[in-house]
Amino acid sequence: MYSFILGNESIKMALSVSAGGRVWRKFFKTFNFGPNSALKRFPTCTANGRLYSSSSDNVLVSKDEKSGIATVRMNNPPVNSLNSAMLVSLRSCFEELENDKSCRALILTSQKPKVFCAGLDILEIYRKSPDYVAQFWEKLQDMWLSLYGSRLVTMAAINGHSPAGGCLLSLACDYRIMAEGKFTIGLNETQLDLVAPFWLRQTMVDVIGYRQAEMALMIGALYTSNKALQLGLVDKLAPIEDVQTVAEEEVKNWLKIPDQARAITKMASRKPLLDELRKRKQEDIQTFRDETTRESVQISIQQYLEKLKAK
Ligand SMILES: CCCCCCCCCC/C=C\CC(=O)SCCNC(=O)CCNC(=O)[C@H](O)C(C)(C)COP(=O)(O)OP(=O)(O)OC[C@H]1O[C@@H](n2cnc3c(N)ncnc32)[C@H](O)[C@@H]1OP(=O)(O)O
Repeated sequence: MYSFILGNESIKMALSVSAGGRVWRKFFKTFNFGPNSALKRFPTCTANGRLYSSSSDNVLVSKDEKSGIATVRMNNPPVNSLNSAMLVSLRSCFEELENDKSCRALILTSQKPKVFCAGLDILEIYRKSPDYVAQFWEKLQDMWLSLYGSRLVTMAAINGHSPAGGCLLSLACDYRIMAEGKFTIGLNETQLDLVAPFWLRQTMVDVIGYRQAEMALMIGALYTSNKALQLGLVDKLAPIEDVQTVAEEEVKNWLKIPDQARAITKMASRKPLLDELRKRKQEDIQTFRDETTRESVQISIQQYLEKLKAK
């Protein structure tokens, strides 16, 4: 019964041979997975199960064939900022792993220790045309939908700083292991005069609870690893050199749980937010485009960039 969840067809196959098929059929009918749902896509992987076609090297992927654990390393020096190319590569990598029937888990980490991800590339929203920022935002939405809605066990191995978009990536995963020490994580958008969108705010609420999330979001707090652990923003700490190993051990524990039951449970809890973003995608893009291109916001971004450069 517990075969891999690969797409609608294999689910149907699993259902038809299963004694408990009626229960699952009812479940899928009830939840009506949408067109972008990971659970609905049909796999397109090659015979050997590998299909990592990224044309650039900004995202490095390796997979252990025996365990089915893939490691995705962000490789966009100096700070893994999320520019358009990076967002496209991440999304295509997540989708390819999703459709690789031999893949069961992904660990997201940075190729360059000390910085997991510096968030959105601020230059992508500075003095750009409204159309450009709209397209940029859609790329972020699509990347997030593919990671947050993944059937895989997703683990963030946060081996360095993880502000803003770095925190967004971490929050989209199922579990977070962060490097001990002086590194920080959080949604500091308000410090840039930006407002985190509803879907990102909601993941913060879901992970650390309403009061703490409300406060953290309002003040744009960046927390040290210790404080993040205390708040539940990350689940475990490890010395920076051990973050990857600890993540692999943790994934192996998760993989003891049957894939189908785990993935369906995950999807049941994430579906409302996934659906909400799918429904409000255009509205969310328009808000982002209108807000970020406002002159007062552009001036704040400019000041923030100057502060960063002067550091
Ligand atoms: C409803 C209304 C909606 C309105 C709009 C909604 C918008 C919501 C957006 C929600 C999602 C995410 C938002 C973001 O992600 S914004 C980005 C925020 N990021 C940050 O604030 C992090 C800034 N960076 C740092 O703090 C540090 O760089 C670091 C990550 C701690 C690493 O420190 P370091 O000492 O190792 O490196 P540093 O010398 O600072 O940086 C090296 C060079 O890289 C440049 N740089 C750093 N971060 C960014 C970035 N995010 N974008 C572009 N460039 C960046 C930095 O300026 C240095 O450049 P240079 O070498 O001096 O030229």
